[in-house]
Amino acid sequence: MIDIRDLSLTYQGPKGPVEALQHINLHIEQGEIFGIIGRSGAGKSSLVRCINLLNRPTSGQMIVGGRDLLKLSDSQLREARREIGMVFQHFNLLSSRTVYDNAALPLELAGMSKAEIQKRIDPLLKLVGLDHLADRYPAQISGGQKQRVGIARALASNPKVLLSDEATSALDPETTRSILDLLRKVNRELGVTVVLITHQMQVIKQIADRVAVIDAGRIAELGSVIDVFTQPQQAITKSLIDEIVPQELPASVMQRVQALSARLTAGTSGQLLRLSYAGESAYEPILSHLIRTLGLDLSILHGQIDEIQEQTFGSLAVYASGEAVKIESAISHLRSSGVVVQVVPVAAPVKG
Ligand SMILES: Nc1ncnc2c1ncn2[C@@H]1O[C@H](COP(=O)(O)OP(=O)(O)OP(=O)(O)O)[C@@H](O)[C@H]1O
Repeated sequence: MIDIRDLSLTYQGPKGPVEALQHINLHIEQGEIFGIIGRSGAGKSSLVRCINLLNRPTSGQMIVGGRDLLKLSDSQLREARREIGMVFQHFNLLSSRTVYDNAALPLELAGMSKAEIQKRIDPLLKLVGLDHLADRYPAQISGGQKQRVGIARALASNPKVLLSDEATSALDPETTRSILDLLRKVNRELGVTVVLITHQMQVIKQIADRVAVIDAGRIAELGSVIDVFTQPQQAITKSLIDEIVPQELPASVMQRVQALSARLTAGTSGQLLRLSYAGESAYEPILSHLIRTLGLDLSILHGQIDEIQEQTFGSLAVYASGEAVKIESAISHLRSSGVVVQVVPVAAPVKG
């Protein structure tokens, strides 16, 4: 659906050129919800605004629905943009127009008749849950409702792609959830490809199928949301998911590990393991199998079980003690069962 090829964007800033995007390559499939995450200034807005050429890349290609947007004439580009809706962080509604008239604006501008507009907007307001507020003005509705108007307006011209530029950043967590649920409904019921940018992993976790992490104008990491959560590769990704899956274990856990390793008897060793898994495999039978068959002691020290898009996702810190060779077998068994295992180095206990 969207092919971004070797795309770069340099702004001419007051203090000289700013290389906001450098050699971006991304392929976004039709019908997926694709998240782009990064810290402030990473280049998220610059990138998403290249997808409808609100920003014109300095070099590279932006292919949407098979057409290279940079090669289109002005009138062809206007037509192509009708297939790409956009929602904004601050909604961008016209205060002098009602909910209905705001949603209808793109169709009015396209010269559609009133009857045709109504045929399109009535069901759209229903879809976004605002049919009962059609005559209200923006000042008379909540932030979440304003964003619903923004979504209805973005969908008015029946686009194939919906771009969301921090659509939930100005909203509280509860409203954020309901707007993200609405975006998912739009994706599933209308088959619209959604590209969303955000600085919050929570947003990615709730609705994205795949995610690209952008850092200093480059794609730092790319993968399915489950893979990125269970096996983050880059420091920037680890720091972004830290709020959901703490990357460092708390000091109290490390103290317990010290205490457990001080109690090891001769001929046994101990390893601190961080385990993460997603999907079908569940820890309980795997861990009890290890205890039974290998005779290991496993102490669960820290952990959480959560859900990413209806898939179970868990993260555990476990201290395994027993014969070194058996611990190695346990690690192999866990890995072959689909569990991601990270061996955490532990400082030797201070003898005293
Ligand atoms: N019009 C502009 N002129 C010059 N530099 C710009 C312009 N717009 C953005 N930049 C710079 O380009 C870089 C990327 O900015 P961009 O707005 O894309 O980042 P972002 O990830 O969306 O950040 P935020 O989350 O804070 O909006 C930043 O260094 C920014 O200062």
